[in-house]
Amino acid sequence: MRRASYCFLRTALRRRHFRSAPKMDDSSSSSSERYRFNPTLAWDAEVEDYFIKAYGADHFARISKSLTHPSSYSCIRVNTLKTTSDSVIKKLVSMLDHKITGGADIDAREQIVVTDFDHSTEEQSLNETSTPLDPSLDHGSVQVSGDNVELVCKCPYLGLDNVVFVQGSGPHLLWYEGQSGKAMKEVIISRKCAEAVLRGAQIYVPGVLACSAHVEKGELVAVSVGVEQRGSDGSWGVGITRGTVLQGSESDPHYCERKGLYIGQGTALMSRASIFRASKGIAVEMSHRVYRLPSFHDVLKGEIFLQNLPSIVTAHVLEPQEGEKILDMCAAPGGKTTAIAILMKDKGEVVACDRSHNKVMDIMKLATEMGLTCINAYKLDALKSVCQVKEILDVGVEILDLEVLNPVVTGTVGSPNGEMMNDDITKCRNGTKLMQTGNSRKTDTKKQLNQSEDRMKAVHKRNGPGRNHCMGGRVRTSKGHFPNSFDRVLLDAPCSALGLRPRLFAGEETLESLMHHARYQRRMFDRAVQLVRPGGVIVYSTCTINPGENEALVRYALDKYEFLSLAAQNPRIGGPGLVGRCDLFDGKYVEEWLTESEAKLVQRFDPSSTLDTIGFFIAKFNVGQKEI
Ligand SMILES: C[S@@+](CC[C@H](N)C(=O)[O-])C[C@H]1O[C@@H](n2cnc3c(N)ncnc32)[C@H](O)[C@@H]1O
Repeated sequence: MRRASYCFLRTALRRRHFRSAPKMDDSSSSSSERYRFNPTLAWDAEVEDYFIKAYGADHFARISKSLTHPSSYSCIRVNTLKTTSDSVIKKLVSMLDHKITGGADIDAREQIVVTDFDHSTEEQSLNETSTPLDPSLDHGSVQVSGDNVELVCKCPYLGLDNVVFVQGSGPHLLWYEGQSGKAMKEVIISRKCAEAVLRGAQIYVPGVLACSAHVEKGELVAVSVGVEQRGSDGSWGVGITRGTVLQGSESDPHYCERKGLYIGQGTALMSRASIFRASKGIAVEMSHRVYRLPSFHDVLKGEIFLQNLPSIVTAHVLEPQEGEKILDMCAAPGGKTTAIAILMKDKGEVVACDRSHNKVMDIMKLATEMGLTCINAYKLDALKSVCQVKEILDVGVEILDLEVLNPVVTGTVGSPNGEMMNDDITKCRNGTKLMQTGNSRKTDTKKQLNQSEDRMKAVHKRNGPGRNHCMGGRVRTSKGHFPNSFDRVLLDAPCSALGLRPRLFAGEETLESLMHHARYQRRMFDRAVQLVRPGGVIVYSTCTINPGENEALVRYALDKYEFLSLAAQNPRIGGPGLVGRCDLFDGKYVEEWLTESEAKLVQRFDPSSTLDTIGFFIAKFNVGQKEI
């Protein structure tokens, strides 16, 4: 890693360990131990053994610990078609400054600095990256410095000048004494709610599990987490009935289990009674957090997108070119889709698919917000994404020229490039001759789509929007794509997500469920191989630390398809992949990973490394001539 970036992260780490406000006496009384945030991640025993074999006990312990807290910085991708990183930095600094003077969110004693990287004495001692620091980068000028600073700066890695880092802080040690030395009233929140709060969210009504008696609106409460515990029958459960009254004493249910699971304090925006009566709304507004990350909700909409660094890297590794046709097979909510479209300068086509209707709506919403027009989003199951040309031919349809299927209609239900839509397929099955020439095809299709839209409108008027249309919009449903029809394919696969941070419980995944994810991903990868053209590129990525979904998928791909080869990645910031193999199920199953040379070509983001990112994996494949 280059010196400058190393210094940024080193500074971040130093802050992580030593900044604390307000401070607590470290001569740890039992009460200070109780009120710390020091969680231990629970794993299924077999999964833990497997990961220990993969990483070694010490390394896995570090990974496991890192997963329990958020990264020390937020990563923002700039929409370079609308603005520049410099302009975003200026706006963010002025917003954060304003927040300070306005007294909101951030402690009044905190200050912000646009930092210059420290080019001084540090040796290039870390090996996660070989990316040279771009000497032309303008890192901004030092404006303010102080004991407590927030940092806003450009990402230091070459090729990622569309990325801005905003420094967070923590863990902070907090006083949990109430007025006149009495214990503060408390709320216990669900684990999922707590993970969101650690990322900067507020506490919404459904997330509250239990609350002290007589909490009134405006009262300060201590916030702790109800994390799943192993029951006597071996199953995991929280075991707190929603609405439980907390007495604040050791006789409270789960009192002991919450030791080290306090994530901060907040002001109740509702009384206890209202919290458990209401169905929505903010129950508690956090005022003091163990980790502080600035919230970017609704900030600079369309100009920026909050995204994990490895996800941004994935879009760059795909190297999309202007004018190309790219498939994003599992695209929602559209983070990588929009990153790809911007790298293509909105020229060409990004076909973004997801199997969930509402998630496809999210992609469309994001694309509109970012002003991107080259994205066509569809509801489509990746496992059914290869169009059965034979089936169409069987019913007597002449496919004369695939180009005829090129876009002819704009608007919400337009026919996309090479895309077989529901209406088209229905006509094929009925034996209608689909292919017509030029304008007549355009007019017919437009008419048919308008009629179909009118029919849908009439149905909705009669029956209401329906479960799948709760957001009031429509999405296009695709019946699949023709083989060899994409220049590049991204498979950002659904996975066990065991790299996501912060994570306070991991016991839900078993060896069987991990194997299930791996099988599902292989089937999807097979579709990706069919859809990409010879000479094209496939990028495969996951947000898990599980080698079975990462290196083992690459092994499967290379062994099954001789025409695939691993390609070098740019930018390269993560570390190498895992080499070798692993025995599972008492030696009944052997999972094969990579060779030394293959391992150097994939990119693995280790959450315990100084990069301080989520756990992530990227493999890039060049596609040679496919056998007929
Ligand atoms: C890791 S997320 C994708 C994140 C996305 N690429 C981004 O960067 O914003 C995986 C997505 O796969 C979708 N998914 C799961 N199974 C699928 C399937 N069989 N076909 C298509 N999408 C699927 C999920 O709905 C989810 O949105």
